Amino acid sequence: MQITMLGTGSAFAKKYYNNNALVETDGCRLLVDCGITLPTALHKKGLQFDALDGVLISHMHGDHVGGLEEYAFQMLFKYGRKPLLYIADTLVEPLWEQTLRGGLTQGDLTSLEDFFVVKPLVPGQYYTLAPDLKVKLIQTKHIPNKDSYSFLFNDSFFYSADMKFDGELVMQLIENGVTTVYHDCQLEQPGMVHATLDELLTLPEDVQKKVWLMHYGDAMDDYRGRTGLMRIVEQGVAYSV
Ligand SMILES: Nc1ccn([C@@H]2O[C@@H]3COP(=O)(O)O[C@H]3[C@H]2O)c(=O)n1
Ligand SMILES: [Zn+2]
Ligand SMILES: [Zn+2]
Repeated sequence: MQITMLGTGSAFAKKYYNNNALVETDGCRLLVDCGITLPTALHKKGLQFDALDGVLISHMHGDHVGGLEEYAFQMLFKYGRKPLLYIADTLVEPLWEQTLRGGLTQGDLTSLEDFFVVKPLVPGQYYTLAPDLKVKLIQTKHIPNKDSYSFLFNDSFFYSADMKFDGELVMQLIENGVTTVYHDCQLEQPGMVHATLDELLTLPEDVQKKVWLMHYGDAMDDYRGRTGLMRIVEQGVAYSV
């Protein structure tokens, strides 16, 4: 599979778009998260919303779901169809009731299902989204009392949601055959709700070789050469994983 980050920035970054990705396999183009800046980032990439097969959501923060209203409206009113929405079963109701309902409700359109073909995913179970694309949701810690889910694709590629550092999980994933880890990375301490660069630098070198950093702040250029053996995911570049 191929992955292109449409944005690699933190929630408050201004040099980079929100940390949202395009995952592509033969016959499937999946958006991973759809933040506030996604409509612009997609446009700059030369793509329109109807080029996407669907979207997979990690958690309810603006830099991950803030572009869904425009996605839904464009698909309905411009392209006349509902996109696939893959989301943890626990997040279906909160996404509508706490995030989208206010903007999307109109006339007979009163539910999430009026805009999306909703595919609730049970965390821990594998789902085949396309012939070459399997995904499992793994709940990871981010904000107290707010569910957040990272993604394991094809048993080999781990894509972190926003998450606190969990070295044990990363080590366990690598032991179980994961070859590439894309991890959110907060450059400065204290981390609070994200893994910090200093925490990620405590991973053993053989693990660091498999880790790529994303969801970073505008100061990333100052940190080049200071990320150990971990590499930086560049916005807009397609990588094979
Ligand atoms: N307890 C919290 C909660 C939120 N935040 C900041 O708000 C941002 C929301 O998007 P994010 O990408 O999860 O990053 C969060 C923190 O920067 C934070 O710093 N501390
Ligand atoms: Zn975020
Ligand atoms: Zn978040």
